[in-house]
Amino acid sequence: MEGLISLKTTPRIAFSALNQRPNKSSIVRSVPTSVMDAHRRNGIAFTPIRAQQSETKDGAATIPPVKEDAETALKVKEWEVGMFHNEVAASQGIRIRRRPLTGPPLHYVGPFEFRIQNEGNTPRNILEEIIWHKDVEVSQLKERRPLFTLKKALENAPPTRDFVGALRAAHQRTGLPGLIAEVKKASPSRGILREDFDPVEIARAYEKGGAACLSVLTDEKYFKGSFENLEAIRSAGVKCPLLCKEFIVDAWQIYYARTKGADAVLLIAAVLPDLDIKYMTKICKMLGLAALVEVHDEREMDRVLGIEGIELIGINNRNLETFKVDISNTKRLLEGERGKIIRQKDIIVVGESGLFTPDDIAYVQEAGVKAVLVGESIVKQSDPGKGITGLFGKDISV
Ligand SMILES: O=P(O)(O)OC[C@@H](O)[C@@H](O)c1c[nH]c2ccccc12
Repeated sequence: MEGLISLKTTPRIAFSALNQRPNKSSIVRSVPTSVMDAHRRNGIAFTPIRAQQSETKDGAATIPPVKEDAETALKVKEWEVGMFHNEVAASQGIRIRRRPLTGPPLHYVGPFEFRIQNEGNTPRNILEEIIWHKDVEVSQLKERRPLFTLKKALENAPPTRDFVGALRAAHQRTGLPGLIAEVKKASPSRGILREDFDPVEIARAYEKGGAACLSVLTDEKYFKGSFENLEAIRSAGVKCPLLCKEFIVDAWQIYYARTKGADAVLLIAAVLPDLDIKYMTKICKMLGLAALVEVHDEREMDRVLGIEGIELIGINNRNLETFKVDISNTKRLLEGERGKIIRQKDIIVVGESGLFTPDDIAYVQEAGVKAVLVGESIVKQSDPGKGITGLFGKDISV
């Protein structure tokens, strides 16, 4: 795994902007030291290996000509912003990096080369791999559907449905956690869950079986979901509010989800720094969407409890970095002071993943959840509606 990867630092932007050649000291100063510090903290070694300078006859160093190219400058800038993002995220305990570390492509090399000793362009775990893939996917999609076209489409969009209200009502009606039933064909940890997968049929069966809300996976590569599924369910007359189950890394995706019929979106605290969560929950409010903010450990829970205006927190019992499932995670995160704050703020907590039996439901309810998010155990049943009855140990549709 360990490999030597060249990190190309590119001090040229600043110089070309000033239209002047760098001298040696300015080159050194312009290397993004904050980025290097962040990597050092992460145990990544930087070693300057070769100055790409040539010597003139009298021994003075010359710098190769700088190619002034706006596109190059933009790419490099984007990369620098990505590095800055990783640094902020790391300071909040977020281990998922938004982009690979390898930097701009080879021909953007500036006068210095740096070498980092780690697997900088290899994702450390599946969540990181998904996020890197999503980052590229979103930047391509954005080019085809720029934000202003989405905003235009939303001018005539039908109103959203009340996702949080539906969960509260279901909880009051049944005395059990409100169910968010997930339309899920596959996952990286479990493979294909259901071969004969008709999303609309499954959604209808869930609604009939008493689900309060539905969750529809839209990631294609890793979960075999799609935005077409979300749209199809929405236009088939299903009344349950719909959660767009997507890996959101860019606010553009929230607008996109809304144009495809979502009533709620997922924001993953293991991926998004506090500022992103704040900004994105504001956008959700503006668009009439609920935000389900997902946490999976104490640190993420504490970060999210520190953010104003959060109504819905999901505790994922599956660690998205290791796939390990442990439903006692829900209990642990709701104990003591944290549970107290949640009750004071009247936040609805959703127990997510790994719930299969009435005992599992009773266990997370006892821990303090008012809602659950369930996929595998019900989507696998030949009649997913009856699967709900099996999960709760009783018919919750009446
Ligand atoms: O199929 P399960 O174990 O019942 O889990 C459902 C849901 O919690 C899970 O799909 C999930 C929770 N958080 C996520 C984030 C992304 C993708 C998927 C998920």
